[in-house]
Amino acid sequence: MFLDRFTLNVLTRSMIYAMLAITVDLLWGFTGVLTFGQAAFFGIGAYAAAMILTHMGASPGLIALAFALAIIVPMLVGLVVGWLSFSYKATPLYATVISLVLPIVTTQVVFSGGQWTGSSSGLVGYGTLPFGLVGFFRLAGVCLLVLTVAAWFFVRSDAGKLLVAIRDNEVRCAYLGLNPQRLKIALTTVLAGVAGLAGFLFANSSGVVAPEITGFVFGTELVIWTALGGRGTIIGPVMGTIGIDYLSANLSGELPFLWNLVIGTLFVAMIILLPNGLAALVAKFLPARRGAGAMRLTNLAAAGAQVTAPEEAALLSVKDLGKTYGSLKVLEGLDFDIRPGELVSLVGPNGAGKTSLMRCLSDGTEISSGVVRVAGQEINGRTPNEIVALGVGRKFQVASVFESLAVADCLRLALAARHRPSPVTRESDLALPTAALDILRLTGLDHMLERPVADLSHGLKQSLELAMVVALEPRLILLDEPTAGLTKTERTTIGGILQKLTRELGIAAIVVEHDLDFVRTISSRVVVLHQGRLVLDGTVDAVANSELVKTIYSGGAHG
Ligand SMILES: Nc1ncnc2c1ncn2[C@@H]1O[C@H](COP(=O)(O)OP(=O)(O)OP(=O)(O)O)[C@@H](O)[C@H]1O
Repeated sequence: MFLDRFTLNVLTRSMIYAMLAITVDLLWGFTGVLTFGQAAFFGIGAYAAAMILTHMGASPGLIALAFALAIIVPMLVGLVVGWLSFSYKATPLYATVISLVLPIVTTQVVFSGGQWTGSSSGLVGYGTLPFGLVGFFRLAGVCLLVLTVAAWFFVRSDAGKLLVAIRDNEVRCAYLGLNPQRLKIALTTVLAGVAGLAGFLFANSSGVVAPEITGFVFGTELVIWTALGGRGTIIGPVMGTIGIDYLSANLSGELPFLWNLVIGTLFVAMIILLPNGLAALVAKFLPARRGAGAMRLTNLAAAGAQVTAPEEAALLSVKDLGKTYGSLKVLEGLDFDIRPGELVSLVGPNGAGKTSLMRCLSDGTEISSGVVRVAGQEINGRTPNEIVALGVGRKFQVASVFESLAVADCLRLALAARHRPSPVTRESDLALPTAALDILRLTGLDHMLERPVADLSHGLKQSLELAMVVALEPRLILLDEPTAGLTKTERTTIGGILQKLTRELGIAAIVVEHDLDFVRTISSRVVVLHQGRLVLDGTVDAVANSELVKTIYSGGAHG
């Protein structure tokens, strides 16, 4: 009613761009994957639609085809890009570089497309949806609103927490039995489709597509708008994009030479004054959010898969295991078995190969030679999430948790591989196996379920990680120096928990430990590693009285 034609036009475009910025934020702000590639998916969607409408016509059937292709083609490209970017052990830099290359390649393809793509002039004058200026303004507004609300619900849901978990600690996700690579590929594919939908709206509302909308400069602008609005919030990128695009459209006409300087100064000022973006400013004026309803802990019925191996059968069997880093042999000819209920301490001087052994037992791709079996199944070549599914839980030396999440969210993620979390709601009941509940009660974490993990003490983070690993209901737990940096009381608590897990629940445990008093109190067996070889395997007393072990620890045994 009160906007002029120019403003309607600009705001329609800004709202479509804001949809795109939400996709950038879900990837970068929430999942930690910095991407410049969303412009390419947007451009591909817009060109797919414009090419159909230009070369085939704009009958209702063809408009429907243009709509379908504008979503499907970017999704297919997104699937390939996701697969290339997130293969196992690819670094985050890899994904970012691919996201840089994608818009550059897409623009080149458009340039060399001749009359099909309109080359450098783009496509114009094709038939579009018959909505008119106001109609497209409303359509863009509704689409943006629907996407904003959907994204808002999703990031607050139990499934949405997975994105932040991947950003915080992808390795821990894999060791909770999740497949972060597959999740990121799925996210890239879906968000490429959303970007394509925005491209379809753009191609129809503007009536023109040009190579710039597929390009790297536009991809970078989207990242900047998201950062200035406030990444990791849904409303931030919407405000940043609409605000800056609208201002640019107005001021670039009136101040053609000064405008870039103005926007540059604004960026610098914002980064200094509001490093968390515009959304942080808005949050200051909003009433504080009411605390979420109390989280209720309940008991999860045992999965039943646990401790099925008979006492005498080996749960873990290691045969002639070897590990090399290049030409450096760090493990050689290791042979040992572990049965259910055994608590084996792994000791040895620094550099003996203890952590390398734990790595080989929990990530089959680390094994250089030999065979490792868990409950009779060979794990060579299997990734951590596949080995978790066989019943192996790993606790790291430095507490590996999700710092940006609440305690309850971390624990729920430990169940996510078996109980699909809701993509819409955050449940108020948290059902955990009894053993995990016991750890929470013993350490007082059961009263801190809504507390951010970043606020926990070092000892509580260690206990939380242990509770997460135990919530996986493993048959074998690998623990790397679980008492490092803990107080005496905390050590006693952890020791008691480990004894209970092994003696009462029949879980097997391998504990890397330097504290020999602790080893003496908890272990049923001790394995000594020295220079990558197993030099002794026996009871605590046999090892404690061994002359060889005394010599190794005094630095006297070489070769
Ligand atoms: N990624 C790697 N690349 C090359 N060499 C490595 C790598 N990781 C470990 N090593 C080497 O392998 C050997 C065994 O290391 P590892 O960390 O397994 O020993 P450790 O017994 O756990 O020692 P610590 O008690 O100090 O943690 C060391 O010589 C180490 O330098």
